Amino acid sequence: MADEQLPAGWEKRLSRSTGQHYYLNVYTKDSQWDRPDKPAEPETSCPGQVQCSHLLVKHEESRRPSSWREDKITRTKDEALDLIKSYREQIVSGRASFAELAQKYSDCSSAKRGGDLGPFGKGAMQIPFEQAAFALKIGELSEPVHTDSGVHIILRTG
Ligand SMILES: O=C(CCc1ccccc1)N[C@H](Cc1nc2ccccc2[nH]1)C(=O)O
Repeated sequence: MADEQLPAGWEKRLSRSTGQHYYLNVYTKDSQWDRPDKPAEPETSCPGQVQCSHLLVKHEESRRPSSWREDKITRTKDEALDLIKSYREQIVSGRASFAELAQKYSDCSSAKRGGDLGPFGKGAMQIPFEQAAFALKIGELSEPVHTDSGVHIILRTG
């Protein structure tokens, strides 16, 4: 396992205080001394399901251009895409956690749970979202995904 790649989102860091190596998940900000194991394909309690969190930025063409954040959403689709790319960069660089940005900026009611949607199977979500979610490995963060709701980034958590 020593030379194997770390699971998505995990980086090996050096602790300045102890000089020991530790592991940091740049998406969730979780840290641990032990090397994270590659999650075996989940023996899920719900086979055929995945669990994801998402951050949604709506725009003027969204099917419901309103959210808990803004009564009338008027940003353009391009402005929404620029925003979602800036959030993704902050998460991948480790400057912010996924849950922190989803809670602050997602235009979905799941924002109050850090973007968590819970487990879902095929047929539950809009096709582009489902295809992106089921293509992710656990811990992996999607590129921007467009649905009728707006522009999303999706983190697979289970
Ligand atoms: O449909 C919902 C609720 C989604 C949800 C599922 C499970 C737990 C919590 C929320 N909210 C929409 C925005 C929205 N569109 C989506 C499309 C795919 C996945 C999540 C989405 N969220 C809206 O508010 O317009």
